[in-house]
Amino acid sequence: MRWVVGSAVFVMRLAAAVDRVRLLKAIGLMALGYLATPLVALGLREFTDAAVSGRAGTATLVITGVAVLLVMELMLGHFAHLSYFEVGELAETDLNERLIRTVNGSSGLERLDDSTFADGVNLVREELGKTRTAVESVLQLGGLVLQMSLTTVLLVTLDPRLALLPLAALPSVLLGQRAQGLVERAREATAESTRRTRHLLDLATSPASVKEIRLFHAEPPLMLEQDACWSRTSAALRSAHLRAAGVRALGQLAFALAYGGAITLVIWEAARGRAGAGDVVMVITLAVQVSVQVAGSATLLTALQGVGRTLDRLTSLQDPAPPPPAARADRSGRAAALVGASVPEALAEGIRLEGVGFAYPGTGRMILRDVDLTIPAGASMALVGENGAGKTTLVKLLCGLYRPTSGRILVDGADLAEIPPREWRARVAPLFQDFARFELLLRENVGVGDVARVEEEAAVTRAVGQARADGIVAAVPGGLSGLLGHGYGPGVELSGGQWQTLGLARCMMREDPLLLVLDEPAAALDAAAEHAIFDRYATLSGEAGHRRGAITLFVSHRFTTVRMADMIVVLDGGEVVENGDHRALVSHSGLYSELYHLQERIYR
Ligand SMILES: Nc1ncnc2c1ncn2[C@@H]1O[C@H](COP(=O)(O)OP(=O)(O)OP(=O)(O)O)[C@@H](O)[C@H]1O
Repeated sequence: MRWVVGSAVFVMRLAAAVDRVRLLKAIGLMALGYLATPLVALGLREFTDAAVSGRAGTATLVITGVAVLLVMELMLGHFAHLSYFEVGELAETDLNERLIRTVNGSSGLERLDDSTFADGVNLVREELGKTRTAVESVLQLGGLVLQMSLTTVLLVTLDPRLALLPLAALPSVLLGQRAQGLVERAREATAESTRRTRHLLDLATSPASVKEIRLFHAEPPLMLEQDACWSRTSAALRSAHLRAAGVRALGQLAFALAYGGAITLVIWEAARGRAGAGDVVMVITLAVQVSVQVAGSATLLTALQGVGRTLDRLTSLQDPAPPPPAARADRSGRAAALVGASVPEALAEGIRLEGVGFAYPGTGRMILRDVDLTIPAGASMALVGENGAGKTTLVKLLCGLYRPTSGRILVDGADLAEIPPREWRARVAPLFQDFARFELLLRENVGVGDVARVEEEAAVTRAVGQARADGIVAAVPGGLSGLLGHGYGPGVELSGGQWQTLGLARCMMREDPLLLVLDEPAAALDAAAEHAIFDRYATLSGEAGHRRGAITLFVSHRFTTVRMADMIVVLDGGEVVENGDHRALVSHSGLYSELYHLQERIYR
């Protein structure tokens, strides 16, 4: 019941906030429409009595009134629908926005790595569409309560014992809720395998993976695994639905017995002359209405219960409030009252990493260990290491996407953990190896690099020019207003390198970055294109470094690129094993020199 009351209150508040006038109109129309139904039963009693006693005029008048009531019931419900449907759509849009904020609103990426969070998001995303009808369900439930109250009053006027009839509906309602609980629990228990089933389906059907699946003939095992996964999920859900149906049937049986009892009672009273033919007709009509009302209420309660759970899940997914500064601990573990820091306009000292260690949430495996580094303001730093050494992880920490598990990162002496993440990230210009392909208008794809200026054509054109993406704009029909990708329309598909160039243009939207990141952006590029990208980035970073002491960080496996950096940091198994410039590292016979000579031999 907690879900139902909670969700009804929540939904009504939300509906009032999105469109109060339409909601009030819908409530008024629904109330009138719903009250008309029991009055039909009353009218039928009067009509029967008038007809039986030969009062033709009265009978005609009453049956005309009944017809008017029936028309009212239908028409008012229809007009109410027009009002609440729109309110429901607005409420759903509001909830979708909340989900988007929940997924993107946490300070770091930690929660996105958590499979429980991912399962929760999945369930909410699936269920959120149903909340569109939540406003309708609450109003209908209110209408049914009103209707049942009037029905009960009419039944009591005949025989007080008949007041028990609506009460007999309670077991059916309560057992209906229990049944829904069974289904919900099964859905939660199978959330992970449902997610896996969807993932396998996405893999088998998305253009990104379908090429390799075909070439490797991977469809049969994928389909087998998807089938097995789906069978496990559906077996658990089927069993839950069966048990739920049994529980619901028990409740309906209880009501059917009461229904039969009520009609028998009135017929019995009529046989003994204590009730008229009209009373029998009225009770039969009202009892039918009660059964419809009860079935309707049970369905609506079930729907609202589901909505309540979805809303509860959505709330529980929201980022818990960060601990108050006084409760945080410094690197030695001592509680310290840390005050918030702000991002400097320009870097004077640079960035320092002190004993930084990191494990991805929920894994317990240290990916970085005791990283101590000083990156002077205005410097460029290359990260080198074998696959899985922890380079991207270190980049993500420096971008403020994760917080170190131990140690700290200082930006001009201020702890990065104390700097509001949004402020720091606004000063980071990143181009990742898995850059995003925003299938939007070309202008939006680039402008998203500085959302506040996404509509500023001059800013976007300047960024496009700096990234030397003018050729792409010229080739896309509609230029900056052209649609990219096939995600939701007939857009233009770009090559990997072209998408990447637009990613670079996005970076160029940031006019005053303090940290420029190029994480293996060259993976999809030929050597000339890689050189061009680094060249363009070097111009930007050179300017930013000169003006604001900005630091450029790049990750690459190509030593022709790496050697351009002022300092090169070699990571091995999450630890810094070497640090220096190219000349120093080559002359020192360590891992860098080994990897460098190996690559030199291969490309000679
Ligand atoms: N989101 C994540 N959750 C858990 N573990 C992760 C996550 N991302 C990366 N890892 C693990 O962290 C380790 C280091 O990964 P990282 O991407 O930092 O390496 P890298 O040096 O950049 O490798 P590459 O050169 O292949 O890009 C890997 O063992 C990887 O499995």
